[in-house]
Amino acid sequence: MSAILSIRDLKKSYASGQVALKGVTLDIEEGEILALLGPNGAGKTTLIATVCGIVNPTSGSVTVGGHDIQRDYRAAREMIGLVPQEVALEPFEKVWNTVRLSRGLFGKPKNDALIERILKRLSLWDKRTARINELSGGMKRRVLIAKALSHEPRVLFLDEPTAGVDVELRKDMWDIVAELKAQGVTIILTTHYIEEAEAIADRVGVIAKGEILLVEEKASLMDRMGKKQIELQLAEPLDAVPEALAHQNLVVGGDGHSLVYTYDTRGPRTGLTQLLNDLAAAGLRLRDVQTRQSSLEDIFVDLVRENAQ
Ligand SMILES: Nc1ncnc2c1ncn2[C@@H]1O[C@H](COP(=O)(O)OP(=O)(O)OP(=O)(O)O)[C@@H](O)[C@H]1O
Repeated sequence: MSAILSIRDLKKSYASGQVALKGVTLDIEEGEILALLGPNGAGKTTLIATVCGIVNPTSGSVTVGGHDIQRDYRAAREMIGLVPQEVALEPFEKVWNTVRLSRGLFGKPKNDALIERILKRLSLWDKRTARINELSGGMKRRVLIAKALSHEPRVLFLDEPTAGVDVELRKDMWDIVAELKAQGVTIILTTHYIEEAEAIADRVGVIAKGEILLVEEKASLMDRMGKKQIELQLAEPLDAVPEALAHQNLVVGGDGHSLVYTYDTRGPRTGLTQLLNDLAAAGLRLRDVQTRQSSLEDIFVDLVRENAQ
């Protein structure tokens, strides 16, 4: 695979003096889904807006399919679709016209059959003659998606696409993302729903304070940073870890009703057999045992916390 989007040392300071991007370098492979995670104000929207030519970079470069977004703006922009975070639509325009015009703006030839397919796919066909201001918030978001798809982009940006949308649209959204990926479209999404990134992304990028902290295959990230915990629920509560178990990596949990053991499944040994032997020798009786694998969310929270220190 080759990079369809190359971002090199991209910096952005707003006129207010706010530094939103501090030199972002990132290559995005053709056909992948990259989830960009970051706390509020990390620079996600600025990064997307800069790549889409809405915000001018202070320095650095971006190419899309080999086209520089500043020198070769039209060719670069034609390859990109953007579903923005905020609804910005002509209130009195009809749905059909809005989506159809959007394709024309990118210099693409008329293709009403395609627009019809997109509107049907997004359950907007029955609303095609409705004016935008007659639509619900969820329907408006569907129109934003239809617009972004109208010129058949090769790279699609979704900025918080499921924030505040209902369950049905969220499901539709992820189904459409899967269909686009199958067609070879590259997708970059920002989301606060980390479970969704976990479910759908090939790679995960974490951005904080205008800097990329990491970009890694989701599976290897979870493998590398993921930990496993075993929670041992006790028949009788404890105030502290008993002396006989002090050498074990245990902490008291659940108001003294459990002991929590953290281990690495990839290490040469987990220490579980020894732990169970030591527990029995210490005379502790167990009521139940549960294991827990750390999620992408745990990893993300740890990373951002470390960076804040
Ligand atoms: N037009 C602007 N003028 C001045 N500062 C801005 C502007 N847009 C964003 N910023 C600032 O730049 C920083 C990055 O903001 P940005 O919106 O890119 O972050 P984000 O990661 O998308 O955040 P969120 O998750 O809250 O949407 C923030 O400190 C923000 O206040």
